[in-house]
Amino acid sequence: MKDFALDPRLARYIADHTTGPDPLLEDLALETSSSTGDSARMQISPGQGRFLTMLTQLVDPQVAVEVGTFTGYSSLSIARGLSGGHLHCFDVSEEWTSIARRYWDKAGIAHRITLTLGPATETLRALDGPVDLAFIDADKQNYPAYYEILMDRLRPGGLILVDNTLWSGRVADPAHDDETTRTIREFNDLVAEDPRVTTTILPVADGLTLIRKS
Ligand SMILES: C[S@@+](CC[C@H](N)C(=O)[O-])C[C@H]1O[C@@H](n2cnc3c(N)ncnc32)[C@H](O)[C@@H]1O
Repeated sequence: MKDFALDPRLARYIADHTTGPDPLLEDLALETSSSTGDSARMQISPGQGRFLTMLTQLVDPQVAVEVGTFTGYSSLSIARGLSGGHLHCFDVSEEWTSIARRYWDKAGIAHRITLTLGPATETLRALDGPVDLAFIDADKQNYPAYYEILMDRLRPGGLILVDNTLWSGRVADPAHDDETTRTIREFNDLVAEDPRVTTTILPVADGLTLIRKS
């Protein structure tokens, strides 16, 4: 997903001054593009990957969670920032996550990751807390459910990150009133009004919300 909020020249400049992806992540992006077609657009950007790795290093989680693994770019980025913790990944697709599993093996970090397949509104409930860091990047209509399940398990001071919360800018454009845009607006309102958290939306890629539980 490209940075919709930036003019292309500035986006290029930022990319040129951001530590780039390593060869394994580059290979994963290429394989995702060749084997998943249009769905490859769902993959996070290299800049977001770098951000996730650095943030994971800063938080130093014992328990990290990802909802929406696809072919593994974000999980690899998070897992690479772990010093000793574990990443629990949730997705519905055996086919797409089989690619992720191969790359976790190649990176030598498969032992740090547990993947659970099935609708995450059900599978997430079996997760034990406390969770230190979570990344939500799956079906938008279930964002509120994922948020509430994770909030119940998040430790005070823990972080939830949520992708695609600006929806290419449509959330702030009254000309758009489709179901997904409304769902994301409602989710953004829910978080902004939640007294349990402090939050900010970064205009990175398609919008990345950072939520800290007080
Ligand atoms: C936007 S992609 C995730 C991209 C990924 N974070 C990356 O960086 O490559 C969304 C993923 O959510 C998964 N998904 C969709 N509905 C789901 C559900 N109900 N429960 C769990 N995962 C779901 C899809 O299979 C897909 O892999």
